[in-house]
Amino acid sequence: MIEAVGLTKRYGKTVAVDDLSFTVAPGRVTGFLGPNGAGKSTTMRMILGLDRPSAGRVLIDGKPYAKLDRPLRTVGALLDAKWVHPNRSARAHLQWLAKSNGLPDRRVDEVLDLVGLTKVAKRRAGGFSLGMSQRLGIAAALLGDPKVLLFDEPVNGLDPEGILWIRQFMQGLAAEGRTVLVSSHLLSEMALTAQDLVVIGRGRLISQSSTTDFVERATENTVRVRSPHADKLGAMLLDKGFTVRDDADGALVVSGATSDQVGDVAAAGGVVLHELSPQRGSLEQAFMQLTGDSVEYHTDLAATGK
Ligand SMILES: Nc1ncnc2c1ncn2[C@@H]1O[C@H](COP(=O)(O)OP(=O)(O)OP(=O)(O)O)[C@@H](O)[C@H]1O
Repeated sequence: MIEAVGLTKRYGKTVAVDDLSFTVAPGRVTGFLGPNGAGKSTTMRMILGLDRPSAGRVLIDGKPYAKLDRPLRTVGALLDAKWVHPNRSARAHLQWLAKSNGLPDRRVDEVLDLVGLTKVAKRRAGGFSLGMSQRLGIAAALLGDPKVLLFDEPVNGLDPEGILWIRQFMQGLAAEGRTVLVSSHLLSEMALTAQDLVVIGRGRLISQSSTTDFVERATENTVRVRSPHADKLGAMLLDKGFTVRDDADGALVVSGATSDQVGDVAAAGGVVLHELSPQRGSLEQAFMQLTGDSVEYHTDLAATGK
């Protein structure tokens, strides 16, 4: 469990994190989202005791990082995967970390196996691909078998296979009852990975909720329906009090109705349907809707004519 209460960080006049309170529950993957400069990295650094809050506090399993008896056994983090000595082998890197943190050597082989790097353990880490470096970073985070894990942009730059592996790996860690907090800019990926979301903008909390609630709150569910008798169907739906608009390809988009209701109206009027599909809002749409005012630098697409 991670608990932030009134967490604040100022750098001179810049308020990077502003009176932020949230909790991250065990047994779930929690996405940490916000526009550029929102304060995600600063918050993660404060959770890990790398930055000192100007006010407020953040606790891991009830204690600030500095008060943890055995930090690496309580919390593991992947912040910068390229943070390895390039000439050290993957195993030597992990052995060095294990030794300097009083962890048993056998744990090195266990974590290498967990992340699928056993076969390349003797190769120098400097020659690793980004995907392999991420796996090595995750192995390092897991060395102390911690209950709390933090991942800062773990899938940046990875190919689809690497992204899928990390997604399933994080979900597996959560299923074991661990607390998993992950920041990412890839919203479609977060929609698939995270059950809960903490969303911040300009250092302040915008929302803390389940991913489903976040999307439902900020977007509209509609039903897309296609029929060779679209005009007749449209009139019937309007008659029932639903809102109907035309889609570019001649389909109708119905608001305020479930797909069952649209299907029932069509059946009652004897109208043939070629498509009936509920349309859910995306995490991207919800994110844009709810963080719009807290983006530091807006691109005015209308002004550039794009
Ligand atoms: N060491 C520092 N000194 C001064 N200002 C800083 C420092 N670190 C961060 N900031 C500022 O604090 C704000 C939050 O930065 P932070 O890196 O935490 O945001 P972020 O959400 O991680 O952004 P991104 O998604 O771009 O990585 C920004 O305005 C940034 O310029």
